[in-house]
Amino acid sequence: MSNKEFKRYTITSALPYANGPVHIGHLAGVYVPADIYARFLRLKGRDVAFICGSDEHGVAIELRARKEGVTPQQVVDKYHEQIKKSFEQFGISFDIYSRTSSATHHKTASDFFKKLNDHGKFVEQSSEQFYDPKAKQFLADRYIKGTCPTCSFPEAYGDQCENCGSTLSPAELINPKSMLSGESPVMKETKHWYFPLDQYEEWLRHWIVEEHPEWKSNVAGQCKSWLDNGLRPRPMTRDLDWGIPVPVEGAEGKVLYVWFDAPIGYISATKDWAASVGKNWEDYWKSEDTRLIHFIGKDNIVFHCVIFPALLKADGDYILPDNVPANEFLNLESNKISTSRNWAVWLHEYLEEFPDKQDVLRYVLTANAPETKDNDFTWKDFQTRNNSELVAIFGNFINRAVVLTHKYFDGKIPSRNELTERDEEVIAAIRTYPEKIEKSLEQFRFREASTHLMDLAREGNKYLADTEPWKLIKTDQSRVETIMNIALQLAGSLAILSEPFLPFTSDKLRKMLNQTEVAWSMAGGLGLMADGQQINEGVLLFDKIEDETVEAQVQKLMDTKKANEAANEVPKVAPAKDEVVFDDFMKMDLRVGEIKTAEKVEKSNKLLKFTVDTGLDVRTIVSGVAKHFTAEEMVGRKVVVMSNLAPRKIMGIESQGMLLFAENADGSLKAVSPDKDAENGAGIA
Ligand SMILES: Nc1ncnc2c1ncn2[C@@H]1O[C@H](COP(=O)(O)OP(=O)(O)OP(=O)(O)O)[C@@H](O)[C@H]1O
Ligand SMILES: [Zn+2]
Repeated sequence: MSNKEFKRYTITSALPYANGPVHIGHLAGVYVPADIYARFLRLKGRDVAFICGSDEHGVAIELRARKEGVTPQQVVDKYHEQIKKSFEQFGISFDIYSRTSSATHHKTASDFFKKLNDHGKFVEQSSEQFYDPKAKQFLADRYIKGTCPTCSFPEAYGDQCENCGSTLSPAELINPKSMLSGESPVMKETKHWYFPLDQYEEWLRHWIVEEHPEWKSNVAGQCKSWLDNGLRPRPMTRDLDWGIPVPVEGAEGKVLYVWFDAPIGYISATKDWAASVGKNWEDYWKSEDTRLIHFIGKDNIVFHCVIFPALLKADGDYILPDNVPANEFLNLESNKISTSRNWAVWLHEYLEEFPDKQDVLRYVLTANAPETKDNDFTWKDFQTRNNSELVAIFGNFINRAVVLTHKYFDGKIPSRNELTERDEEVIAAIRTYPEKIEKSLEQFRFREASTHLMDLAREGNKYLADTEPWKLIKTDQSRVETIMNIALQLAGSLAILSEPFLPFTSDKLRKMLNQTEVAWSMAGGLGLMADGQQINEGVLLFDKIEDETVEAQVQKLMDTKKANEAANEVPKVAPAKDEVVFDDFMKMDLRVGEIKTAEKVEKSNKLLKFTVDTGLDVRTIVSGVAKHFTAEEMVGRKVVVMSNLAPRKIMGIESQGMLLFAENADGSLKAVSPDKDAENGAGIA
């Protein structure tokens, strides 16, 4: 950990991609831990800029717009509003939630690019890429579909096959098709601006490995593997319509690569925020005494630990991230969370279906955060953590402390009298918690921190259970005064220390306790609740979640699964043949025939020899169907005959035409049988 004392903090959390709503994976991976950290710093009295916004460029948004028949701007407007609102309702305390389609951002990203270009930090390079001649457009990977070379899935994308998971490049696809026009794309030369990451490799290695040994091991591990594989120049421009135009001559029709512009979005958002509160944005990005921290999920590590820092370094005026506490991934009921497959718990739905329960989800996602490895969210665990931790421990302790104070002392905080050993013990214990929690938070161990918080509530519960004030109230009022005073001091500490984790609960609790001033430094002591101070009536902080409630959520997921399975059933049929013209079809002489005799062809276990009445004549036809039909069952059947197929010899027998059969996906053959009434020789057309 950096031992340096920082003057201010710039905390960023990954910009959510504005082509879908926020789900619990995003929250657990990024936004809940980032919010806990930002709230904690504010309670410590630190100067914090907590920055986020919607990422609104890129191919996926353009594709979604095309699919829905709307403009990209309409797509991002819809999701930006939805995401912003649900974050607010969930208590994510961003100082600003901006967006990359803003004017400030366009200018900031554009200027950033221009400066690097002016200083010769890019390499211009031409290469051949797929181009749709009909749509007159170069095709990004996602704009090309074709057959997967690995598994033959006909709908593989230019960068990936979603059926077998192979990573692909467009050139590997069999029979590639443009998703814009359906045409086969052609190769065409195009020029792009490459950032020579290879030139930063040694610097990055030193910066990450030597200067930041404190980074989380999952983050350091991924960085090391990128570096060990060798860095290559990466194009920072794309041939697309939707995005920030590349601000240099000769780049008409090109936009900035979305991963070039998105992290710059943190800077643009800071500018807008600073302007709105009368601060100088540069303090938060260009001052060595500012600590920059990026909260992200694991798939964003390379962009935040390798590419963006190298770009900042190339610019030369910016500070670099001091830490990037990336999380691994959260899964849902043992399956990967997926926006396209609707396998998620959506934040906006949760907020509607579980009103006033933001803290329950915040707590569960923290207690079970995917900090060091992927983790699973289950509704069962959600219920258990609520019922046996939030309700039975935290809520129960607060409820007892508040209710008993009202019952015995009309809600006035009693004084502390002579202390017993048990009292001294609990007082000493309370004192240790702020530091314990702080230590965990400073190491980005949010799970551990939330365990400490719950342990503090446990201490309170245990203290009341051990001292049993309800048994003493008749005989030893003075002793009960002391016990309740200590219990309320503990409650006061909980109100402060829970704020980063459970902000709604902390707020209710502080109102109950009439706590006006809150600062991290006040927690843990005995001076929080003054003698004689009046507290308010208790309100329920948490309530039990019933089986029916979680069963309904599980059912909802099961319904999704069923719907997906139905939608994903790939029709098991032979691929379509090339188109033919009507005249080709008319050349075929298809007619009704009847099988007169049938026998196995000697020395062949595949062939049957038929004599067939075609209406024109009675002729011999040999078919490879012996594995599917017996000779006996074929005799007397009406069949479809291709009668003008050129004769050919099969095992020495001349076959004069062909019988038609239906072939199933598993290769089994079924008869194609004209109606009994169809006469031999009747033409089929
Ligand atoms: N299941 C998950 N667990 C943890 N973090 C996640 C998860 N899904 C996404 N994230 C993180 O959330 C942040 C925002 O995600 P982003 O909007 O880019 O969506 P995404 O990765 O495309 O997710 P999805 O495909 O589910 O929409 C990123 O930092 C990403 O790493
Ligand atoms: Zn495949």
